[in-house]
Amino acid sequence: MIGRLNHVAIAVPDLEAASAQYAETLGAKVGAPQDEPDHGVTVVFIELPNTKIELLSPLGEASPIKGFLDKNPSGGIHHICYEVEDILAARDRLKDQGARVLGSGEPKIGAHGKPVLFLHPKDFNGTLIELEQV
Ligand SMILES: CC[C@@H](C(=O)O)C(=O)SCCNC(=O)CCNC(=O)[C@H](O)C(C)(C)COP(=O)(O)OP(=O)(O)OC[C@H]1O[C@@H](n2cnc3c(N)ncnc32)[C@H](O)[C@@H]1OP(=O)(O)O
Ligand SMILES: [Co+2]
Repeated sequence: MIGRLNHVAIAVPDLEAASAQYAETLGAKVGAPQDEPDHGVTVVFIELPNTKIELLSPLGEASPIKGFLDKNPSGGIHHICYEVEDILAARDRLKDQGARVLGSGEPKIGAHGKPVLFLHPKDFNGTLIELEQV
């Protein structure tokens, strides 16, 4: 059911510093910051030849990454995003198998303008999973 790895997200305490490090120290192609108010984050995408890195910084008081950064003040890998062809079919299959779909359970539009859903990290070996319909 899952397809390609779309991105690996890293929560960072200082988005500007992390972006500069990827651009200057690691020599990567780094995009501009994008505010995503519906998701409570500001994101910067880094294009790699085979996937993307998504740097995440909290936006607003109710940001879903606030607790993670409180526990990991230097930042850390926050989630991985797999592509699926049919997000509603994927959601229903996962729910039937007992996985917890986060939030309302309905897909939201993600940073690439495509529907996304999140699965509880405790159901997937301590890894928060994002599904993106492509
Ligand atoms: C820009 C849009 C989009 C895109 O298109 O790419 C994005 O990527 S948006 C990214 C941000 N959005 C989300 O993360 C939405 C889904 N997340 C959530 O609903 C919550 O963050 C959460 C996963 C339910 C965690 O909520 P929180 O309140 O921070 O923590 P809890 O106390 O409920 O956590 C329970 C348990 O899980 C552990 N945990 C929390 N976050 C992670 C994580 N990222 N990876 C692994 N484990 C995680 C947490 O430590 C708790 O464990 P215990 O301490 O053992 O109980
Ligand atoms: Co993401």
